[in-house]
Amino acid sequence: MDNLVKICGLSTPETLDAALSAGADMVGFVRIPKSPRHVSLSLGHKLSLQARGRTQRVVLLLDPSDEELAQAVEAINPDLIQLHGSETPERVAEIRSIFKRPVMKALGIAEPSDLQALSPYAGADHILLDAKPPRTAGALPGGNGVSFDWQLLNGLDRKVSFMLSGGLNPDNVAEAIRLTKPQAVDVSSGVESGPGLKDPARIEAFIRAARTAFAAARH
Ligand SMILES: O=C(O)c1ccccc1NCC(=O)[C@H](O)[C@H](O)COP(=O)(O)O
Repeated sequence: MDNLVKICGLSTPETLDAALSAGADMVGFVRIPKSPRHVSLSLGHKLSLQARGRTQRVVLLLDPSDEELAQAVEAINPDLIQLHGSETPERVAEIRSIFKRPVMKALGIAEPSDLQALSPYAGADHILLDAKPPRTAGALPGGNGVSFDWQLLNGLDRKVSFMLSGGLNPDNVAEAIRLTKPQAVDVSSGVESGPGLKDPARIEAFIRAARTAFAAARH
């Protein structure tokens, strides 16, 4: 995973097309019924076919059962499974072994001690560092458009590869990349005009800004 850009929570053919045309390396399909970005199995199937061969398709679930995973994997045929709940390292290993797909585990970061959660998940294929959700009733564990303090990552072993997420947008992604030097970045609400409504112009601007910043970080 190097210098990758993931656009998460795509749920229409038009906005998926915008992400593909702008060169997204990964696209995320959310299978969380409470999310404004949730896709049904049939819509997920259709979007996955549209993206096949053009990008990596990620399916995102929250503490899924084997049955939920089996349905999602059959319909969407993802290149990667993203787990955004409180899945244990053992459960991550089990899901990798049953479904034979790489797994990305999301971890919420709010304080220095949260970084200690990384090493138990060394068996995951990728780690996504996201902000913890706001403490408001009904807040979902992701897609909230809130950032964590990027300076917290100063304490991270630089050999650790991670995808940075949480509150990124076209205006701040360059600074985020400069400060945290992630291997990849992920965005959802920062490229929306309203909850779940992806904005093609913002998708394009985000990818352009991230690419420029990754190129600058290599020098
Ligand atoms: O996107 C959602 O609706 C969502 C709901 C529940 C759990 C996770 C969810 N999204 C996970 C992602 O990978 C988001 O891209 C990530 O949390 C960043 O979101 P944002 O801060 O809105 O860019």
